[in-house]
Amino acid sequence: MSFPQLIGYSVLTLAVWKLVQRRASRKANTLDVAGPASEHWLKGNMESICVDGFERCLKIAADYGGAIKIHAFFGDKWLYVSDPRALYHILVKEQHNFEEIDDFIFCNKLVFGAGLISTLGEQHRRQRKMLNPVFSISNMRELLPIIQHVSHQLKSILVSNLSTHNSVELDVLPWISRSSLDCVCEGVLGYHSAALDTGNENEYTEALRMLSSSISKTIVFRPIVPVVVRNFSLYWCKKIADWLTISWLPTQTMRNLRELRHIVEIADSGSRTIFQEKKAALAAPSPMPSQSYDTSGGTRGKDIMSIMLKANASSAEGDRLSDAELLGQMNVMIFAGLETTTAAVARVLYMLAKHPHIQQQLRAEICDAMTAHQALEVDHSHTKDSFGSVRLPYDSLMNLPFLDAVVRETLRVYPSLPVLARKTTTVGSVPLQFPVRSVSGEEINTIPVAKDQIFVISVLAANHNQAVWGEDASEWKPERWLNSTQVGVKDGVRYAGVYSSMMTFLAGNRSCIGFKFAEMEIKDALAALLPAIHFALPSEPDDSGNVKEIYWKTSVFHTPVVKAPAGDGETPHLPLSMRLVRE
Ligand code: HEM
Repeated sequence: MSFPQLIGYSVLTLAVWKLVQRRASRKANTLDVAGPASEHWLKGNMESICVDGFERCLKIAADYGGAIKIHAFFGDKWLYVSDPRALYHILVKEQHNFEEIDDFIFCNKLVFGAGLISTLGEQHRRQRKMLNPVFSISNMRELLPIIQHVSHQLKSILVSNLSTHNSVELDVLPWISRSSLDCVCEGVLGYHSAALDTGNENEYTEALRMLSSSISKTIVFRPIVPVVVRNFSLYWCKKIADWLTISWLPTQTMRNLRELRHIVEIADSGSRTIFQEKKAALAAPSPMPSQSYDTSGGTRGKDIMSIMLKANASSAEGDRLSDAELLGQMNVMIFAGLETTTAAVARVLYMLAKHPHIQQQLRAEICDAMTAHQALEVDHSHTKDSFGSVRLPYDSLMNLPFLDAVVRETLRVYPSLPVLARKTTTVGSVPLQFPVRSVSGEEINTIPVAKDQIFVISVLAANHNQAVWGEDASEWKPERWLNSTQVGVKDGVRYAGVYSSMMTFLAGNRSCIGFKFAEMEIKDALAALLPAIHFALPSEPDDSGNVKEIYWKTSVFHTPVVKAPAGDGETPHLPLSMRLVRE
């Protein structure tokens, strides 16, 4: 073993030791709440909850209520929460006493720099103050043409494979993922990623596409990262990662870490180039000929980064973000907006394929709106895109009642991020809307919590809570949003979510800043695809006589896979049977 590797592994050993010490001290904390028995001496209940745990997450909430003690790694006890008052307390009212956990913040800091998901306290508050207005509705209105261009390119790619009479089975997932990448790159960075133009890949776009899966593959290192980052500068952290992953140890885990390190370098260097070009473009009013990211069509400077740079330049000195912070936002936005939106668009298409009558009703609403919009416009060159399809203006698109209902219901029943984590920064207590049982079986309304207590915020259980959403909470019923203005409110009780009263985009100052962007992107994809394409679940047997059955695996995200024997049950795929819509 070389000297640098010896240092690398010594640091790793020290980090693991410190971690075990911290876990042991937390173990002493009592948490007097009922919950399921531990299922494994090391992993507790974590495997059944985190690995493909959709049903399990809902079952424990149904069995124990809105606050449950679960067994985590190394005997740690976590509080699994979905109670509305508890979530309001943690995420809104007392949010300063409940932070993101160290693993999350420190790993994000290493990967993305000082963006929103890597900062806490005053620094985070200052960043949100600057960024909140950037995601305003008026800015979304300006951004829509960029998104529409991408959606219609997606449509034309799918359409080019189809005919009116025969259905064709196609895996739509890679196309949805590429289209989401183009939406965030063009809409957020103003960078022409052209991910939908296969064969036109570049290193930067590929790195952005791989980032999320590469992070998931290195999850085993997450708990160690805070200990290392706290004790070493960024320079030394990088050096330690290099030493640990020198190729003499050819395990897959080390290869994964090396791959992530490489991807982060490429993403960082690409973002720096775009950032410098943007700053230069802002300083020089006329278009820069060397700019590679402008698809123009009047959309130059309307992307989120350009708006952010302008807002930053004109804000008071004390509020201004540093270049490092601005740069940090770029990778954060791509990461936060890519897999989440891909999962949502994929799920909504799957649900529509499964429910043909709802698909037809939605298609009719979109087509009627397009016809009505076209009838109003004298000059059709403004209403049609380059593929000859009608473009709905922002307000029409966002106010289609059934489209809105389908999108809301999908995001409620299948939130892209089913669980999140927080920890206490001080000793305190968490009040409950609906009482639960203590370990001894007593009814309790408040749970005392120690400092550093970890919480699992169950977005999934909150969105399926029958006490708030009704007995049919777990059913996908878009019409529930049409029949009442009080959806998600029962006896005055509701969740504090920023989007309707669901928790999909969370609540409070750390809620999703991009939710209007995501909503617009999902709706626009449907408005582009449905008038042209009919979607159905696969029905044709393959060469071995097996029909593909899609199953959604839940981990950090929901991912569609094809069940055995037609598929391997692991690789992400969403095969749908498609044909052109008959006039
Ligand atoms: C369906 C799509 C999306 C879902 C379900 C979603 C959900 C969420 C959730 C639950 C959080 C809170 C995470 C936490 O506190 O740990 C979050 C944060 C965030 N999201 Fe989204 N998101 C989506 C799309 C987007 C898009 C398109 C963007 C950017 C264009 C974006 C940018 C962000 C950012 C920057 C944060 C961090 C906010 C902060 O810490 O202040 N998201 N998102």
